[in-house]
Amino acid sequence: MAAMNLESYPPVFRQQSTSPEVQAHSHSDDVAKEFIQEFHSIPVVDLQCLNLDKLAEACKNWGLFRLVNHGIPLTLLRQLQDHSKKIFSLSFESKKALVISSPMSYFWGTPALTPSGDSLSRGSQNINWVEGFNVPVSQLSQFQARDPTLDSFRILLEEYGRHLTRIATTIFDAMAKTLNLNPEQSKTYLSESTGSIRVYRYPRCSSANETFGMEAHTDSSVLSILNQEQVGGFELLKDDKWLQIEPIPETLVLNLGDMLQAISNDEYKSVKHRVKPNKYGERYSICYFVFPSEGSVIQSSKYKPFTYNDFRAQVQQDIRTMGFKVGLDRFKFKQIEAEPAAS
Ligand SMILES: O=C(O)CCC(=O)C(=O)O
Ligand SMILES: [Fe+2]
Repeated sequence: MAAMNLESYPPVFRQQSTSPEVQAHSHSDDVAKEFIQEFHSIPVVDLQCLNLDKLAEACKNWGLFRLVNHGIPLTLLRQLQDHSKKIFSLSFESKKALVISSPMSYFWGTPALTPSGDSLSRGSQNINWVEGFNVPVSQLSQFQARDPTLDSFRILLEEYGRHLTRIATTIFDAMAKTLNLNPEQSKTYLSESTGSIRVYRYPRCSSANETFGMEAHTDSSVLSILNQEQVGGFELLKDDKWLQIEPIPETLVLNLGDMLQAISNDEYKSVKHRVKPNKYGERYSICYFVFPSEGSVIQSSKYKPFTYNDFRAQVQQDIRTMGFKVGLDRFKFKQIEAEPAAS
């Protein structure tokens, strides 16, 4: 396993990443064993021959599926992964400096960000064992990075963003059919210009069993598309059990977010998931999120009409004041208790 570059870790992660116990056991085979033991098969959706029944079933029962034949060139996937490793291996200070005057932001310790991409402070909550770059896709073409490494990363992300936009639109259109959504209305439910990419590194962690790379949550998006590198750690809550989702090279994992659950009137599920850090090695992943267009009002009989901006503002307020996201329950019509029958 490659020597660790502690300078590259945000200071909060430095001690737990180098305990002697971890160093003594470092072996890449151990990384692989951890997820193979608990491998579970999840639904597979083929983008080249989309089967609507299969798609609907995966959305209802799982809220997540593996996507194959997605049409993203393998060279692009590999280059992106190599590049993100290169960028994360820069010193902590250089990473902070790198994104100044760019639309990207660099964050660590929490995935909760303000609309401008800064970490949202959440009082004394546990830190999440993750660092990342947040990248608003539509702004990539308007800026040119002075740093050549960042600029080639920008070009790769722009190309990747185009593929993800295509994939998200194709899948969402198919989902809209399975839900019989009004075509005019559903056009506003997924807006290409809202797409953002997050590139993550989960530092190695000696107390991986007691720490989260990312705590259990649902995504606020319509759809999220995950590209995980070979170290596993992504887990999904299914029937009250946490299942590990094995990273399979060249495939993507798509999960549904809160907006889609509301749009579908709870027919489709925004699935709860989390990330475990690894004791033996760093984990890398790249996630894409897409949202409804600004001002699009989500109409559904189970929820009060709301926009994504209303939702985001409420989530941010809850995280600031209570330390966690309440999510869709904030917008649900309350069940009216039946009056006891008069005797
Ligand atoms: O990195 C991952 O595997 C998942 C990240 C995630 O769940 C998120 O960013 O919402
Ligand atoms: Fe997530």
